[in-house]
Amino acid sequence: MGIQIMPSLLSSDFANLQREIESVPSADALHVDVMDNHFVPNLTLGLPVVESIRKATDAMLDIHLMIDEPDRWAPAYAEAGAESVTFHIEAAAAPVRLARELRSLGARAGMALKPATPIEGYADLLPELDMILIMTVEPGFGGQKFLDLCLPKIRRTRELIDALGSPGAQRRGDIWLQIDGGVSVETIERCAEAGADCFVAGSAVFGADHPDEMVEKLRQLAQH
Ligand SMILES: O=C(CO)[C@@H](O)[C@H](O)COP(=O)(O)O
Ligand SMILES: [Fe+2]
Repeated sequence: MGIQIMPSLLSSDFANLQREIESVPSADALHVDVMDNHFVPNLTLGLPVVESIRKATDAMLDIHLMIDEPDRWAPAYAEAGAESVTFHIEAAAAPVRLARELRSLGARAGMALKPATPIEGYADLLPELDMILIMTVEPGFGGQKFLDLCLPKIRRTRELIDALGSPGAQRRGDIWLQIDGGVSVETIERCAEAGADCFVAGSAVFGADHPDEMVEKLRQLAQH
């Protein structure tokens, strides 16, 4: 899989989700931020809305769970038909068991890290996962400023993923490296240069005059 651009519906008009979804036909997936006002200080939407979004589109759904107790709640999003479900490692009690459960339900399993969470302690988990999400803002809100301090972690994670593909390694496979927070025409190139291949963009896309053109523009910048 090459470069992927995933608009975050958090910055869209929740009263017109169908229209907003249809405004970004070039998106590789729709990123849906689920927040519970415990793991992060904000409350967004949950399973019933995701079930409705599933009925409204055939696009890939990329669910970003910013919630406590993902072990308990995450599988239902896979059962609802989301192709990718990402939990935060800071909140997961048994991440390997959870990742295996998500995969057994047919979803890709993603693990997210807040800006202050290092990747090093979790390198052994990579073969169990389909995506690593490096947050480049503190999770909770759209429209925040990109944190450059996360770039070294993106580079280290790219090295760890690439090492899995080397001869004799545990796994050859397609583990996506996703960046979320403050992705824009100003920041996407340095994320791509650091090794990210999957980019969430909320305010940059839905704040643009022409959201789908912005998706294409971000993709072009990341491909260079
Ligand atoms: O998970 C989150 C925020 O916690 C994101 O997915 C935001 O929706 C990204 O918004 P922008 O930073 O791109 O405006
Ligand atoms: Fe997100």
